[in-house]
Amino acid sequence: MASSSASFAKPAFFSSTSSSSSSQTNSKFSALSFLYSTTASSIPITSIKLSRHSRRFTIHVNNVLKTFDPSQSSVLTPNVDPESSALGLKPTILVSEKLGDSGLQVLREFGHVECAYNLSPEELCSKIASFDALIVRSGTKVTRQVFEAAKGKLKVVGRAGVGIDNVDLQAATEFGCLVVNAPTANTIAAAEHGIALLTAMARNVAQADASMKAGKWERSKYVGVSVVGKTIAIMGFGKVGSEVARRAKGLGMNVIAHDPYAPADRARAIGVDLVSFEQAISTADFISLHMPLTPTTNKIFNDHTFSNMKKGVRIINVARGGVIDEDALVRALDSGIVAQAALDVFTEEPPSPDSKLVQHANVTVTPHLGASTKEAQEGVAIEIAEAVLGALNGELSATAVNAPMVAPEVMSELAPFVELAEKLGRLAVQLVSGGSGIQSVKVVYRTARGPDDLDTRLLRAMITKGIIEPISDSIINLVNADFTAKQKGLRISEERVVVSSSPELPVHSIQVLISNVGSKFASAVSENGDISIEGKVKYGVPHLIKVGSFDVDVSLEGNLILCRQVDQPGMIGQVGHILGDQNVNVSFMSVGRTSRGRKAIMAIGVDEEPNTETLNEIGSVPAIEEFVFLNL
Ligand SMILES: NC(=O)c1ccc[n+]([C@@H]2O[C@H](COP(=O)([O-])OP(=O)(O)OC[C@H]3O[C@@H](n4cnc5c(N)ncnc54)[C@H](O)[C@@H]3O)[C@@H](O)[C@H]2O)c1
Ligand SMILES: O=C(O)[C@H](O)COP(=O)(O)O
Repeated sequence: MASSSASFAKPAFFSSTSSSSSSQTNSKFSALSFLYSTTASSIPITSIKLSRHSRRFTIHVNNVLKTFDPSQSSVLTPNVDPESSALGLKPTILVSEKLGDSGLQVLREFGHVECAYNLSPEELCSKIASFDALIVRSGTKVTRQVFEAAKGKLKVVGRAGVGIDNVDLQAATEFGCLVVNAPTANTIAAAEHGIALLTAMARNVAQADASMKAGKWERSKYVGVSVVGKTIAIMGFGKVGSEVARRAKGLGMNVIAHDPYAPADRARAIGVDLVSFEQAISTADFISLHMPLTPTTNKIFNDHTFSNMKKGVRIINVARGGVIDEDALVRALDSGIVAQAALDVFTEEPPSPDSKLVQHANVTVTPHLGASTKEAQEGVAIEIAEAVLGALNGELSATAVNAPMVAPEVMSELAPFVELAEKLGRLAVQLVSGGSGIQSVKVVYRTARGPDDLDTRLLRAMITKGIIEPISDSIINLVNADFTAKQKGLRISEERVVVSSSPELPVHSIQVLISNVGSKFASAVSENGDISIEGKVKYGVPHLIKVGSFDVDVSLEGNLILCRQVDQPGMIGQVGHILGDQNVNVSFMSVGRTSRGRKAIMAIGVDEEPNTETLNEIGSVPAIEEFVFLNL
């Protein structure tokens, strides 16, 4: 039950949390038991409405809203006593964009809420120092200036939605402000909007509507295309993509998907084939985009990729505008490669009113409405209200997106190992070949310390961060690493192997193994079929010490080229020469081999990223059998 304490001090990021293992049915049962135990004694119940939002339930009893979290086995209320409001001890919450009523109701029960929409940046800065929490959607820019103006008062920023690109996370972290989001409640709305755009585009609904309203009756002009039996490629098979896939199946479409990191079994379960990027774009009649905007996906749809598409393809984008080169899309529409496009998102929002893309006759547009259904906005509002109140009350938040504060003494000891862990994760994921889907990762810590003397949560979180961040727009930290890994179907198991080394060091070495995947670099695969790399900290710097079965010794800085070659003299010189010719500075080199004259691995650290021609030149050295370029 609700505690009577009035404190809502700085979030205690390291407080323990219980995990939700109950099934949905058990949770509903618990929710009802909770309801019974808290209300049956005195209040006659005239109406009950139970609904599930993510892992929590909301229960309207006699039209009064209560929330219940099965993992907490108690009512989800922050540590705020309503009576203390008279003393001004309730948290103050600023809501700067329209939020669903249910969420506002939850917030108002436990805090002083002020809704102030359409604030200018200056107005937001002048108000913010009076608030413990700020809740925004995508329209409010929460900049460094906002955190500075908050003068340490602001404890939590809640993003009522998925994307947190409008919040300066670095500044939030520096100012000790937690940022939480609501990643699940608008998934269905976005998927439904994708399907709405697909069918509206195929049947020219928007164009025909505009024509009729202009007094015309143009039946032959707006003959559409049917979707049944057509192939749709889902690019990004995550939460939204998989829901679009399900719905497209229901429309009788043949569904294929491309997602280098999605588990194949999740796709198979709904009858979807995971295919390569090239296969997806070259065979589809419709292409629906659901990948995050990352450095890899930025403008991934460009002149080159459009030229490889089937002529007359139709494109839907409810993800992020930046994944498309918009000028290239206009060219592809003009040339007829792309017959039509339906877009909810744009590189710049709002786009300029005279944008050629927006004005194009074959383009259907909506103003970023993917999440805008009443249901999604209510769900998002409750999800964010709970997350913000929980954070104000010091709960460990499952949807936190920025780094928590780490105790300085823990951090100073673990710092080099934290960097090693992230780099090993980052390196391991780059060795996976596309299309395989990572499901199972094992981390082996070799240490002289006893099991109670090493907390691996931070290291595990950093390995998870290294694996997931390059392939998604998720921001991973100690708080959300396990949650995000689980959500992405990634199992991370850990093993400690006690070795005789200095107990002064928390860890002797860390090995990362990825099972059941193909590798871009076959030599990274160990005898038992796993991609395997191992690293240690030497002189305070993370080093790679093993790749597959080959010993190497290179510091993990800058970029790395791994080559497998026939062990013979002159190899270092040849490759060094090619790089030198292109002004690429080699920072280190190391060769590891199985036995003399047989196979060897050469690891080359380079400060600059070599261009494709240089890499191809390295690849064409006759003794080099395979090579891979890795960003650390
Ligand atoms: N229009 C809207 O209002 C609206 C609403 C919700 C979400 N979104 C956007 O939709 C996108 C998807 O959201 P989600 O909740 O499904 O996220 P998600 O993280 O669940 O799914 C994203 C998927 O993309 C995959 N991916 C990463 N890199 C890829 C690549 N290079 N090629 C193909 N796939 C790749 C990831 O493996 C992941 O499975 C995000 O960009 C999100 O911001 C928009
Ligand atoms: O990131 C999101 O959740 C969507 O793009 C929706 O954003 P919105 O809150 O501005 O509707």
